[in-house]
Amino acid sequence: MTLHLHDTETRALREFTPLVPGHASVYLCGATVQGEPHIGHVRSGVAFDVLRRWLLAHDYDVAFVRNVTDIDDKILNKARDAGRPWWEWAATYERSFTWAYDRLGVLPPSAEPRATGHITQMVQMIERLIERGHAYADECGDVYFDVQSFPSYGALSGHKLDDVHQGESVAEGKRDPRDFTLWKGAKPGEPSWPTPWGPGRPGWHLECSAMAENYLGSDFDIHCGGLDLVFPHHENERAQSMAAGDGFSRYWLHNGWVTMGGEKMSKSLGNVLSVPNVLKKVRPQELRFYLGGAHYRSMLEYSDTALDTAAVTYRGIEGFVRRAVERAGEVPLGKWTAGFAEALDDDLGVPKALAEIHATVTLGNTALESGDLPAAVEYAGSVRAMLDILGVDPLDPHWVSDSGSDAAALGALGVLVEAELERRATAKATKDWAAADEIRTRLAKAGVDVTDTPNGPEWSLGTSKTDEAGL
Ligand SMILES: Nc1ncnc2c1ncn2[C@@H]1O[C@H](COP(=O)(O)OP(=O)(O)OP(=O)(O)O)[C@@H](O)[C@H]1O
Ligand SMILES: [Zn+2]
Repeated sequence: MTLHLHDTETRALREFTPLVPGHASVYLCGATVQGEPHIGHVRSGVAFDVLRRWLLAHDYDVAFVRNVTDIDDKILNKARDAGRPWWEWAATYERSFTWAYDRLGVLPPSAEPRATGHITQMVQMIERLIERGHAYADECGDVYFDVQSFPSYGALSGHKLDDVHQGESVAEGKRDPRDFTLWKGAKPGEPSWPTPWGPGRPGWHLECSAMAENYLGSDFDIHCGGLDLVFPHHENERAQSMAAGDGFSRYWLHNGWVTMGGEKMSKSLGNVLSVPNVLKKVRPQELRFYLGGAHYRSMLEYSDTALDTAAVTYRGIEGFVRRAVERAGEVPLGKWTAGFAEALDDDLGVPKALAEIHATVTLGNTALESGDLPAAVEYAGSVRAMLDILGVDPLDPHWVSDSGSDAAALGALGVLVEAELERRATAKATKDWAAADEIRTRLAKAGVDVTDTPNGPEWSLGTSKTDEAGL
């Protein structure tokens, strides 16, 4: 089977054929950096990271763009309430998102453009839209998109024009209430940029159209985002870009939500679990395994029990890989099974792919028990390869500090410190006080504190600073 993806626009599974053979271009709507990321936000990052890894596995050269919305009403309001500059607010939470993506092993995007860095492209796109008769400015410097001028408006979301509600605050200058805002005329105290229609700031939808075109060109392969973005955000992105003359995205992919109490996990509803808080409970690879374990299009109702179960399941798989490494010395990255490839080619069917992983672990454990080490290594290598596509290969260096290797390093350090302490004991026994002191001083300089107790010397890693260590 070749790769097939479910396309929201045609509501069908379509074979993926890239615009340029060997290349795949992907745009993912990134975060509005207004606060700490919750696990719903990172589900979107994780789901489409699996898409990216699978495209790479198909040998595509992947251009993956995920934007940062760093200017928005929510950012301005929250910064104002906190008495902080809006740009500092945005930068702070952009770092929080970067930290969360990184902790979860989401590959860094090929480009991560900020909306505020692409005002020129946005202004140029509005100029094209006005020229072509799809947009108009009012007296206050607001610019709107004329939805009636674009016949296929609604094709992505299935909305009928009569039922369209943009969910925008009431705007005086709209010719039709169904029109949406491309550009907002400046308000006192708000940031603004100069344009031919007066100073102002961009509307959210326009940002993504301009950034996608700038990095991926007028036509690109896949546009991704959460289900909540289908309307109005993606419908409006599509309308703007196509009305401006672009082909825009050829496939539309949308991830289901993380829900809590049956509702989308959302800051405005308050039913959120922040990534840092959840990472106090489970390791990042376990959180990723949980978030990435459901099919990307299904809803994922959060429960502590489900998270714990996912973590225990992951530890079981990881345990098999580690046992194989202990017995064989090493387990090279192998090849996924045919069933795994078939599952992922079928619209990234992770649940079926997980069944393949579990079956392979069972075979591997049997091989280990029966002493068939070559077979066990082969199975473990295959499990590694499959987990790698899901971004959770336990032997990936990314997880090293979370996978017990810190403990391994500490163990190795212990052996060396004990050897030094034995040398010190011998020096003391022969009354070579200078040598004994020199050993203790050297350990202290390296951050190892030595305390003499009635049971002999004990050591711990560094509370003392070099100049406080009695040197
Ligand atoms: N609960 C969720 N489950 C899955 N994806 C989500 C969830 N919440 C947001 N996303 C996705 O995360 C990405 C970044 O979202 P964005 O910053 O626009 O968040 P948002 O929807 O405004 O969140 P909130 O409602 O909490 O403010 C988008 O692709 C969005 O669809
Ligand atoms: Zn977008």
